[in-house]
Amino acid sequence: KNEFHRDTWIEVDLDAIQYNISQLAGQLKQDTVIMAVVKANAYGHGYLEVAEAALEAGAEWLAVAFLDEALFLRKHGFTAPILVLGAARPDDAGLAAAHGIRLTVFSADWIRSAREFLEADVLHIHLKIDTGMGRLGFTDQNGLADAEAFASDDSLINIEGAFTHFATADEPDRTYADQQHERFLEFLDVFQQKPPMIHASNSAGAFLRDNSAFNAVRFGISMYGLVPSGDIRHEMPAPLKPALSMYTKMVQVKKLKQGEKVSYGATYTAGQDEWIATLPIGYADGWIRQMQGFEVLAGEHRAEIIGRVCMDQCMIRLPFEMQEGSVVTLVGEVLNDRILLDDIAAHNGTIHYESACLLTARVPRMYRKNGVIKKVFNHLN
Ligand SMILES: Cc1ncc(COP(=O)(O)O)c(CNc2conc2O)c1O
Repeated sequence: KNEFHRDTWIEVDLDAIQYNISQLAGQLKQDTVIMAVVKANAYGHGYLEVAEAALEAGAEWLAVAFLDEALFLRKHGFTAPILVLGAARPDDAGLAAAHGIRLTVFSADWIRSAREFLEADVLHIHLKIDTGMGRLGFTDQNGLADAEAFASDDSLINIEGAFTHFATADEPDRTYADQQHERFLEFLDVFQQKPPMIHASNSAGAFLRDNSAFNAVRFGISMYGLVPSGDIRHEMPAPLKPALSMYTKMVQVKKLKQGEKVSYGATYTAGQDEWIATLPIGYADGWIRQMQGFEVLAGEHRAEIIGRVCMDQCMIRLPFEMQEGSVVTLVGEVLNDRILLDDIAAHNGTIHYESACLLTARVPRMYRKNGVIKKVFNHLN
């Protein structure tokens, strides 16, 4: 039985994941394929349980950043098509083909090199076009034409898809994304034979843009119930349910006398006699040092993180004496107060994508389905 022995844990509500997917499906043209983006440990939520819940809820593909993530999913029994969104080595083309893993290709030379490593299994590739993200993709039409010509002559290479990625789909001003959309259509006209799968949108594009020219979307952040950015929160066509919450418990509660110190560097001095609790979570869990000064919920009361955050622990100032073992909500709702990943991100001057991904494997994940905890994943046992 997978259990854990430290009172800090993440709870992932799989019903929320499934709800969010159904909310998206309701917005899309019939038969649009939903690719569940589960890269980076499913944005910190846990590869395996999220992938399973997403596929059960109607996502038909999985998408990851790197080949190792796809191989990991295959090793754990996932048979759905998987697209690697990032670069793979040409030498690994045979390995990917053998596992039905789709690779992203952005140069004809890559295909020529990869061809040497194909023997029996067909490699399915999605040609990525850089229409303005400036990250990965063909940047000129001749290169794309060259790649298509080479691949279409080869029975072991199947051009299954073409895609692009928006840099600003989560911004109110549509200008740049519209330009990317137009440039993508121009590149698509280069194909002698248009690939069967054409996709462009991430979560923001999927909810806010017209995807009728395409037949798949790559659904990441909003599958986890997070609005891509605050700037377009008011434009979102369907409500979402955040899937992740995180809790810990007070392992020690003590009264500090005025003038006494807390944590490394003794940088915090009690301004008066104060009740202090120690929490078993620190920066090695992704609860980074910048979290100093952030307020968590001790029971239903706001409590500030005081003194330096340690590798495995941190301290909070309580409004009054509380019982050791009391639950502290780090992300989640308590009565009529709540702490969101957005709040953590804002405190750290970042975005919730990063705050979620930083939650390390050391934090056990509990998975709730139909209201009950159905699985506990502790990577240490
Ligand atoms: C190519 C590609 N498609 C789809 C997605 C999903 O986007 P969403 O989570 O906004 O729905 C991403 C996310 N990539 C990143 C998200 O944050 N940083 C990234 O590089 C991506 O890189």
